Amino acid sequence: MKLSKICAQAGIDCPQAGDAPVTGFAIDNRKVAPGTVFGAFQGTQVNGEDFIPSAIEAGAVAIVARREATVEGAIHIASETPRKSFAELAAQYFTPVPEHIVAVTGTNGKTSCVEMTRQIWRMSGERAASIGTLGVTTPDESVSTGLTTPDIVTFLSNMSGLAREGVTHVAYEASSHGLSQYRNEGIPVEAAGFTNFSRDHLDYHADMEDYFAAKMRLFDEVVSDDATAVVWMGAGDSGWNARVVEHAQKRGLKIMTVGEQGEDIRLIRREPTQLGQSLTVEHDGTERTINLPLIGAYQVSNALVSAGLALATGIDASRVWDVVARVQPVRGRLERAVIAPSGAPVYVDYAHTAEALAAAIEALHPHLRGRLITVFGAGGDRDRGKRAPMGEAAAKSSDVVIVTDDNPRGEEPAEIRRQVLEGAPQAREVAGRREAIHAAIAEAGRDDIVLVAGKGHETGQIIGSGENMRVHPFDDVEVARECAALIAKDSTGGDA
Ligand SMILES: CC(=O)N[C@H]1[C@@H](OP(=O)(O)OP(=O)(O)OC[C@H]2O[C@@H](n3ccc(=O)[nH]c3=O)[C@H](O)[C@@H]2O)O[C@H](CO)[C@@H](O)[C@@H]1O[C@H](C)C(=O)N[C@@H](C)C(=O)N[C@H](CCC(=O)O)C(=O)O
Ligand SMILES: Nc1ncnc2c1ncn2[C@@H]1O[C@H](COP(=O)(O)OP(=O)(O)OP(=O)(O)O)[C@@H](O)[C@H]1O
Ligand SMILES: N[C@H](CCC[C@H](N)C(=O)O)C(=O)O
Ligand SMILES: [Mg+2]
Repeated sequence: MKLSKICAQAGIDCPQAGDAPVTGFAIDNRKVAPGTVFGAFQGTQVNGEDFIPSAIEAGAVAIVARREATVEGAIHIASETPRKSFAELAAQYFTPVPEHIVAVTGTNGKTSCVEMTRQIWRMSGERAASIGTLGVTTPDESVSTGLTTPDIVTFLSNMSGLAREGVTHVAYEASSHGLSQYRNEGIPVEAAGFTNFSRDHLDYHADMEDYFAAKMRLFDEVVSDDATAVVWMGAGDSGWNARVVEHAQKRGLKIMTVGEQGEDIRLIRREPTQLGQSLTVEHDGTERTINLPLIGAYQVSNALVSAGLALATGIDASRVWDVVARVQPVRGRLERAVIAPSGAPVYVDYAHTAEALAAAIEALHPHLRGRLITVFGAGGDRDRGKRAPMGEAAAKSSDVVIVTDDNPRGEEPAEIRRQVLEGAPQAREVAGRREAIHAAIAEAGRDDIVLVAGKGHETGQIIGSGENMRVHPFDDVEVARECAALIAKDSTGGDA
């Protein structure tokens, strides 16, 4: 494809573009080959502009960078917003993309929604995929990308790769980092879901308004002009959700509100049952009872937002409501890992914010006869201000709290625990996640429930940063099973 054509299609003025053939796009100079367009961005760690000479040496045909950057020996596509321009150009190259693409944003629930939307499409007979924290999941396989929203080149090449494999429906997670770094742009997005908004990532965003503004880019700029905004409107929502509707209105999008306060999909009643929850939902003038095979109010929110997204892509309503009753649990979200030797169930959940911890705990309460024992920690090199509120949330509704480690990364684990304990002064502190999980399961009686929160599906404990970063194999579900087996063995004097 010629550079002049790519620029013209993207609406980017580049008089020098000419007939130069483009063979690919890269944002990392180490991935540049002859004919590549290189995006040189100022990052949080290094300035990508420093790599322009080596990209040109490797054969870069053009460099997308600020006007002030020095580009000698390749075409300089100058832009005030290089990440945005680069995305718009790359999107012309990686085509075609699947016909139906939806995005989900919000502080908690993105992964759950993209997974459930994919399941609803699949059970409705569509070839569907999802992209997010759990990786790229297609009808045939699941591949990890390492980030919730992959970098723009990986994102667009995945999209066109999926289209080549015959995938027609894709749901992707739009993280606030991804949105503010233009990692998901340039493709038609038919619908966007919004789950909820609460404190996270204030190490990266200046304040809550800045964090919210990053998420609002999805509705203000990323989705197509005729897209549908599917917005959760719960009973006790803060004002953020209503503000999302305002953004969608201002952009002229179709609006579908979902929840107890929703107008399009109204949740009238929710009752825990032995295997999940019985829901009464009104949609399009019809009231339906749905037996959702998942526990917890938060999973209802995610299932209904996902149903809304599937409806927005034209799936027949009776089909959608039929298959919602068959959604499978999402890995690491209120996943029952094992039953302890005492009979106490051990749940693993990915709660890593105060609101998520409260939601996970609330989900377990209706099933509780004895005590709730909550084990968790906070990740290193991430928003420190969320640590004490996480402690508070856990302490508020648990009977026993054990504070331990969760991906310390470049920080001192004891100092992270200390900051969490500020919000939960009565909590017990157990260094080492395995030891903490063991202590919780050993302590649990027959009527108790153990909640292990924070790592969900993760399979490693990240220790150290930069050159010293190591990932030690660690899977909460497996460790809970191992600890339960060990405790059973000890209690039978080694005969079990
Ligand atoms: C803070 C953050 O979001 N950083 C991401 C971002 O890095 P950055 O733009 O700051 O990049 P940088 O390392 O300073 O480098 C600047 C530029 O120079 C380039 N470079 C760099 C080195 C080199 O040798 N050559 C070269 O060309 C880089 O490709 C980059 O374009 O872009 C990189 C490339 O896409 C990402 O790998 C990197 O993710 C880091 C590893 C990370 O930990 N990100 C987390 C915080 C994250 O993004 N999380 C979100 C949210 C999850 C959630 O919602 O909870 C996610 O979407 O996963
Ligand atoms: N709708 C919701 N309301 C409140 N809490 C939720 C909701 N959905 C999920 N959670 C909590 O957040 C945790 C993470 O859920 P999920 O992985 O779906 O969110 P996410 O937005 O993808 O997170 P991340 O930002 O890490 O990618 C869950 O394990 C649960 O504790
Ligand atoms: N996407 C989130 C995941 C957090 C998971 C938790 N285990 C932690 O390491 O803090 C982040 O990168 O902030
Ligand atoms: Mg996620």
